[in-house]
Amino acid sequence: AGLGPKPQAERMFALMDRFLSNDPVSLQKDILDHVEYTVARSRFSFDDFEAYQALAHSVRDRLIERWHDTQQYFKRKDPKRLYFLSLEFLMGRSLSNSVINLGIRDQCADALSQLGFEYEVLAEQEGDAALGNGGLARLSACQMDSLATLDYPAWGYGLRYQYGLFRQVILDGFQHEQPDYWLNFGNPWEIERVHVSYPVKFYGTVEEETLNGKSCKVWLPGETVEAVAYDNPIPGYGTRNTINLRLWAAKPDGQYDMESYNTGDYINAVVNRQRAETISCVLYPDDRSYQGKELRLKQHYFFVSASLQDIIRRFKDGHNNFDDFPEKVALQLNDTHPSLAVVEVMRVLVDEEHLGWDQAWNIVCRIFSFTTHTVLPEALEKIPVDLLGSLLPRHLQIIYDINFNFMEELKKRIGLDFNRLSQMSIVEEGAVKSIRMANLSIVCSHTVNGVSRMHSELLKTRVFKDFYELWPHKFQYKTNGVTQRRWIVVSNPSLCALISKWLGTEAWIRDIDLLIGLQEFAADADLHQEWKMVRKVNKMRLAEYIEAMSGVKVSLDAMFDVQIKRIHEYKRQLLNILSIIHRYDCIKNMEKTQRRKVVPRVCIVGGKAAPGYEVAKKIIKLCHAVAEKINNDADVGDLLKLIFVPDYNVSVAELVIPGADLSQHISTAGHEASGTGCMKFLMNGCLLLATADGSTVEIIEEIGEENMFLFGAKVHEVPALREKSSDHKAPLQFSHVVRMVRDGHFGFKDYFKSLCDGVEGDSDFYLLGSDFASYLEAQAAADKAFVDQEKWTQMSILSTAGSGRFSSDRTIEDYAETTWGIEPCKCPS
Ligand SMILES: [N-]=[N+]=N[C@]1([C@H](N)O)O[C@H](CO)[C@@H](O)[C@H](O)[C@H]1O
Repeated sequence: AGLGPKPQAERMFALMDRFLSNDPVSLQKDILDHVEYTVARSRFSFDDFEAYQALAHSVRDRLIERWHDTQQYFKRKDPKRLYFLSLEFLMGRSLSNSVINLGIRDQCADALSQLGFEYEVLAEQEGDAALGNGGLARLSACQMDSLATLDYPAWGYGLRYQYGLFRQVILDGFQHEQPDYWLNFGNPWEIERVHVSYPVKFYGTVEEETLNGKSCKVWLPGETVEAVAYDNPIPGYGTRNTINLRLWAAKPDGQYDMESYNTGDYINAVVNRQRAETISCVLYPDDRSYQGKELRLKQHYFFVSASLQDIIRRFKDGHNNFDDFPEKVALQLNDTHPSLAVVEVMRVLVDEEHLGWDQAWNIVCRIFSFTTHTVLPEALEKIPVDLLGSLLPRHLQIIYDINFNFMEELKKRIGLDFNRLSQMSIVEEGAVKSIRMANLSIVCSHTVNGVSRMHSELLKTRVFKDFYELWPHKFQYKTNGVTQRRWIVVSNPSLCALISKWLGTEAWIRDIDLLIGLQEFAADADLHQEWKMVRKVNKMRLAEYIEAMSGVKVSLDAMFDVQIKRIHEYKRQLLNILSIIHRYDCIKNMEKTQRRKVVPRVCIVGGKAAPGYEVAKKIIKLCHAVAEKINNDADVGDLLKLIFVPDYNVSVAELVIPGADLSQHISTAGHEASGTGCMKFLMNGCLLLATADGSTVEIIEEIGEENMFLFGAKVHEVPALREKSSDHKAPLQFSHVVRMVRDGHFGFKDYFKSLCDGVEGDSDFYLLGSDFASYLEAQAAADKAFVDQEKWTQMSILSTAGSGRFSSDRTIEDYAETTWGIEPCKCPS
C-alpha cells in the first residue's frame, strides 16, 4: 500500500497544529472543551468525577497522537514485532501512569488547581481496570510498560471483559463476591475500533474437499461470533513511543436470521444473538487453573482467533511470502491460556493459505515462545477431548496430527519407552481423555521459560524433566520484574523525588541500575533523616486509610508488617495468622513491665480468595476473628493490631506498599514460581521476611541475606520433611496456637476445625509446623532490628539500591535479546 501521505493529508496537517500543547493553559482549554463536548456538562458547573472524565479525555488525546505516530513509524520501518498474548492484564488505574510517562503531571495539576480542582482528588475518581487475577496478570501490565518505554515494536492482545475481577466485600469477616461492572461510566482509556472486527467460528464439522487436485480440510462452523477491537494506548516513559493493547469484545455477528424474525419469534432471536456477548463477559476469578469449562475454552479460542486474524492481516499488508513470517513476527504465550494459537496458525496456514504441513510446521516452531508461571504439575491446564472436539473439531484433528509426528520423532530418540512416551504425549489417555496444553506449548515453541531461576530449575528437574532431557536448548529462565514507573514514580512520589535528589538525576527512572548509586549513602545521616521522613509520610497515609476503612486507629511508631497477595494455602497466610496469635498470647501472658519492651506491630493482611476456594475463605474469616479479639483487647492496646484490607487490588497496593516497614513472602519453598509483590516492596525500601522461594533467592543474591529476615526449609529439604511429617513433632508454640483456634478462642470453633486439621501431623502438606520455630526466630530478628532505626533505615536504603535487577525493563531486554529477537524502533519525537 502507498506509504506516502494521501494528497488531502497535507491539508489535514495544515488544519491541525502539529501536536497538542501541554502547557497548563492549553490543558485547561482542552479540559473545559471535554467537559462541554465529551462529558456534556456545562463548563460552569461540573463535579470531581466529570472533571476527572474531562481530564482523562484530554490526556487520551495526547496518547492518541503518539499512538498514531508510533504505529505509522512501525508501519514505515516494518520491524520484527512482538505479539504478547495474555488472557489477563491487571492494568489498574491509567491516569497517573499516563501523565507521568507523558511528563505532564505537574502541568495537569497546575491547570486543574486554576480551575479549582485538586489533581490527587480527581485521580481517586478512577476505578481499577482489573482484567486479571494476580501476579501473572500484573506482570503482563508491567511488561507492556517496559516494552513501550524501551521502544520495542510490540502489541498486547487480550480480552475486554465487561466484568473484571470480583469486588471483595467483607460481611462479618466473610468474603462475599460482587460483580465488578467497571465499564459502568464508560472507559476514557479505550478506543472502540468498530472497523477492526473479525468473525470467530465455533462447533460445526470438518469436510474433506479437493482443491487443485489436492485434498484439503474445510471447517464448516456451527456458530460465528464477531470480535470487535478496543485499543488501549500504552505510553512509554520519556519516549514518544506509545504501543497498543488490543482487547477483544464479543458481539453477535452480522448475519440476521430473517426466518425467525418473520415468525415473530423476535425476542428469542435477539436473546440468542446476545448470547454471543457472554464470551467476553466475565473474567474467571481463579489464580489456579480451570479444567473443562466450555465458556473458558471459548474465551481462549475467541481471543486467539481474533488476534491471529489481526496479526496475519497486518503481515500480509506488506508481505506475501509466509516464509518471511518468522522474520517479522514473534508470538509470546503468557502461560497456556493462549496455547491454542499454535494450532490456529497451523490451521490457517494449511487450510486457508494452503501451505504444506511441513512448511507450516516449520513456521510455527520458529514464531512461538512459551512462559509457564506454574510449579505444580496438577495446576497445568488440560482440556477434555470431547469438549475440544465439539467446540473446535478441526483443531482437535490438527493436535492429533502434531502429536502423531511428535511421538514418531520421540520413538526415534528414546525408543519404545511407553512410560515416557505416555508421559510426554500431548494427548492424555485415561478416564477423561484430555489435551495437555503445556506439552502442546513446549512441542510447538522454540523457547520455554520459567519466571525465576529457581522455577526454571524445578521445570528442568521435576515438572518438564523429560522435555528438558529431550530439548535442553529450549529451556531458559526470565526472572520476572516490575515497572519502577508505576511502583515508585506513580505510587511513591516523595521517595521518587528523594532518590533523584541523592542520585542527582532522574535517569534511574529509565535506567534503574543507577539505583545502586544509593549504596554509598546507605549510612549517610542526612539521607537517613530524609528517608525516615518519606517513610513516615507514607505510613501516615496508610494509617489514615486503615482508620477510614476499618475504624481502627494504629500507631505510627509500630512496625507496619504487610502480607498482601491472593489467598492460597501455599502462600501460608495461615502461618502468619498463627504467629500473630502467638505474639498476642505472649503479650497477654507478660508482666506489665515486660510489655514495655515489646516492639509494637500493626499486621496488615489483604488478598482475594477464589470464590470456590473454601480453605482460603476460612483463612480470611480466621483473620477477622483474630483481629476482632486482638484489636479490642485493652491489655494489648497499641502493642498489636491486625488489619484485613478488603478488596485488595492494584490501587490498594499502590497505597499500602510505600507505607510498609516489613513485608512477608513466606510460601513453602518450591511453590512460588517467582512472586512479584516482593520486588515492589524491595524497590520501596520495605524489608522482606521471606523463605528462599522463587525470586527471593535472587533478591538475597542482590542485597545480601543480612538485609533480609530469612527462615524455613529450603526447596531440597521439603520432600524429606513431607515424608516424615507424620512423625515430625511440631514445636509446642505451634500446637498451642492451633489448640487456641481449635478450642474456639476466636469463636467459630467448628468452622475452623478443618483449618486446624489441615496443619497438624501428616496433613501439614505446606509445612507450617516444621517451619514455625525458624519463622518466630526471623520475626524476633525483625523486632530486634526495628528498635535500631538507623540500622533499619540502612537496610531499607540498601534494599532499594539493590532492586535494579527486578525491573521489568531487565526482564523485557532479556526476552527481546534471547527469545524474541526484536530490536528497539524509536519513533522520532
Ligand atoms: N498463574 N500464575 N502464576 C503466578 C501468579 N499466581 O499469578 O504468576 C506470577 C507471575 O509470573 C508469579 O510471580 C507467581 O509466583 C505465580 O504463582
